[in-house]
Amino acid sequence: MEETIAVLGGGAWGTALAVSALRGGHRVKLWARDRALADEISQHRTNRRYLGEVRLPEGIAASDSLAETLRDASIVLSVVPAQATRSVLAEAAGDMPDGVPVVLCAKGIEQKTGKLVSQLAAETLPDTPLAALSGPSFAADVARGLPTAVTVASEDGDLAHDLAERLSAPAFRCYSTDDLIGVEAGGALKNVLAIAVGAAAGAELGASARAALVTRGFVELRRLGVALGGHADTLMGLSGLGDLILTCSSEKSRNFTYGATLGRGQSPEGLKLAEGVATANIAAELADRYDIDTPIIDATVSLLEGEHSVRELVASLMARPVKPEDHI
Ligand SMILES: NC(=O)C1=CN([C@@H]2O[C@H](COP(=O)(O)OP(=O)(O)OC[C@H]3O[C@@H](n4cnc5c(N)ncnc54)[C@H](OP(=O)(O)O)[C@@H]3O)[C@@H](O)[C@H]2O)C=CC1
Ligand SMILES: O=C(CO)COP(=O)(O)O
Repeated sequence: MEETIAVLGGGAWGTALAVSALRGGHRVKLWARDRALADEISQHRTNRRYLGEVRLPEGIAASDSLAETLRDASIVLSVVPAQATRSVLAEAAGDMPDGVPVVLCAKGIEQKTGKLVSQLAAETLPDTPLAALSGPSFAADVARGLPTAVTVASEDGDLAHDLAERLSAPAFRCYSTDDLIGVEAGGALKNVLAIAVGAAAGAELGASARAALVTRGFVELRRLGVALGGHADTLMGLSGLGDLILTCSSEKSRNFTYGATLGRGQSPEGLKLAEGVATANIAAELADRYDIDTPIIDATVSLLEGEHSVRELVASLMARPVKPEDHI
């Protein structure tokens, strides 16, 4: 059934999701705060700043007006960075159509509150049905129509399933779950670990070290994800293990690239958005609050704060007391 999907955010992921929704047979409107970018997407069918030379299909109605974008929408996708989501949803609240679900697509934890994106959205839009979309999915792959699978989560499992059906497209397969927290925790925490693994790659510590960091990092992701209220099984899925594998193994990941840059001893200035940078510190704080051991996340914070080099941090991880191999 054709419907109108409103995408808030004209970056790489917002544009890619808009393209996927078009391919799914829907009308698509997109909001970008920068009018020049909205015009480029609508009129020139490119988004050079965020998606390079990818040619966009005809039909994305982009605008810098939230009211215009939200009018007649039957699904809203929120696709601005996690730290900007509260202010964008607050600005959009007055124009949000009644009862229309908002699908949160950012991967992060709000720095100043420690809230997952759905938790801050529930404060801003208390009467709106909320869901999250997450999983291993590079915007450039989705925009090019390469096959991708993600998970749509909502505490209302029927809504999650319904949205998964409506957002699926020929090359974009959506699964569904009612474990909203698990899906969001997986998406947010894998970014921090991708920085750690990228740093090891940049410092040329070898493939064995990378595999160890991914595996032991995944234990931390599951520990913290469960403490936040997610299910351990969810974190074995697309928005957990799946996304960790993707972002820890590819230079296409901005978080991996950010870590690799630090690992080479270079300045990250001017790099693209890496959500793990904003999430690392608050993730470590939450682990502390729940009394959870997260040495790799803590080391990533220390690296980001410039306290120690990758080699020093890895040496101190290696020097920890020998213990049984726990899996969560
Ligand atoms: N790129 C990817 O492959 C994927 C990204 N994601 C997640 O999606 C989210 C968005 O990422 P992505 O689109 O890639 O990021 P980009 O950096 O490509 O784009 C961010 C977009 O958000 C806008 N924006 C930033 N801050 C604000 C603000 N305060 N108010 C309004 N608009 C703002 C930017 O506008 P402006 O240009 O005006 O600054 C830009 O349009 C992130 O949480 C990311 O982790 C999830 C899956 C895949
Ligand atoms: O979330 C992503 C892939 O699933 C995108 O990863 P980066 O933000 O690290 O590029």
